[in-house]
Amino acid sequence: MPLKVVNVAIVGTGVVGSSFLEQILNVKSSYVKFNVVAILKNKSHLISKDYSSLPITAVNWASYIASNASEGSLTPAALIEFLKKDKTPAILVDNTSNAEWAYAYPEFVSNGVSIATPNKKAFSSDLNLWEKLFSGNPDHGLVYHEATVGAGLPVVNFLKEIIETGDEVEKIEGIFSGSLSYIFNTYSSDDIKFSEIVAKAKELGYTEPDPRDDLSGMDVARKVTILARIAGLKIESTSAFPINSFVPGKLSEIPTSEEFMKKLPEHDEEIKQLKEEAAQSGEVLRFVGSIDVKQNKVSVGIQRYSNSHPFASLKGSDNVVSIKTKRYQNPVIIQGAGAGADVTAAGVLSDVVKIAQRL
Ligand SMILES: NC(=O)C1=CN([C@@H]2O[C@H](COP(=O)(O)OP(=O)(O)OC[C@H]3O[C@@H](n4cnc5c(N)ncnc54)[C@H](OP(=O)(O)O)[C@@H]3O)[C@@H](O)[C@H]2O)C=CC1
Ligand SMILES: N[C@@H](CC=O)C(=O)O
Ligand code: NA
Repeated sequence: MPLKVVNVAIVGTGVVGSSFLEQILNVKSSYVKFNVVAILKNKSHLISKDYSSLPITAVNWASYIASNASEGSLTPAALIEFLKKDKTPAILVDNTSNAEWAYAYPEFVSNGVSIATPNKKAFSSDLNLWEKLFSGNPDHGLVYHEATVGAGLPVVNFLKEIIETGDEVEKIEGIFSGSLSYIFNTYSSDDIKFSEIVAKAKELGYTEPDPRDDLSGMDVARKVTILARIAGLKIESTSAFPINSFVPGKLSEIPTSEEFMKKLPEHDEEIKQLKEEAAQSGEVLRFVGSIDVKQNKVSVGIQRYSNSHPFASLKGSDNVVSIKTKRYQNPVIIQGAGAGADVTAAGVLSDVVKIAQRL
């Protein structure tokens, strides 16, 4: 049987994008050949004029881009035009956290381009956008976003599959932030300053490009919105429910994430107090999200758990997700690394493979 050929356009070569490139360039499949035909960064891009795969390997791609990329990025519309000119089916892999790309997904999809992405913005903003992306139009491209919740852990596709087979979600709760998990796990057990752990989480690639997206609870709110929508709740946006922020008041207005990181040490003492108050009662701090489908209730925030609670004993950047459904009255528990380059990129690549199987 001849190999199926699929064109892949990749936007973003940061923490997740770099690992994704290494992984896709190492795929050796007996039924599909991925042609990486475009790589876009913020201020530069590289495209294959004849739609053959760019001459890059898992080892040399970064230096090849540095020496051969053209200045300026492409707009979403220009990328759609480029992909449409070839009759080979195409997948957009958006490895950014950019809203402009996220809002352009309906254009890609209606032009037959499929999407695999860890970017949560399209799935957690306007409900209209969500409905457009999952309209079920057979002429549209497919949309997969496993890595938007729990990084590579099988949460999103698992939920969609059990619902498709007739199950009904009753309750989902858990720890959905890899960076906050890492920060609070380390903070509870080690004698280290809060600002130092946040810097370490950023260095390890666990945080969002601006760590305030994590500390403010917004990243968890986005994930909870996505899960609630999959479970059938019509959540209009992340402003539909209260979010308990962990960003010290004054620091939320600071324009850049670099300045925020410089100022954070000034607040180490006030955060230490919270930790000590919890420790005096034999408890630890954890940032949790919860969706009660029957009660139509969603919440996100810091809670205190006793040292014996399963949420208290998580390690590293682990997420834990508990899913109670009509069929699984004893909840399904999914646990493991919920952030980091390799696990997230693997989640995106597994979506690319799933799309290729269906094209
Ligand atoms: N890190 C993790 O553990 C996880 C991340 N995610 C999601 O993955 C996505 C990427 O995160 P991460 O890799 O950490 O982010 P980074 O900031 O490391 O990388 C972002 C990349 O996107 C590029 N980029 C940004 N804006 C544009 C634009 N307008 N046009 C073209 N390229 C652009 C940047 O280009 P340039 O290099 O030129 O600056 C950079 O290469 C985010 O949506 C995040 O929420 C999801 C799960 C886990
Ligand atoms: N910043 C996020 C990365 C994955 O979505 C997190 O901390 O979980
Ligand atoms: Na996932």
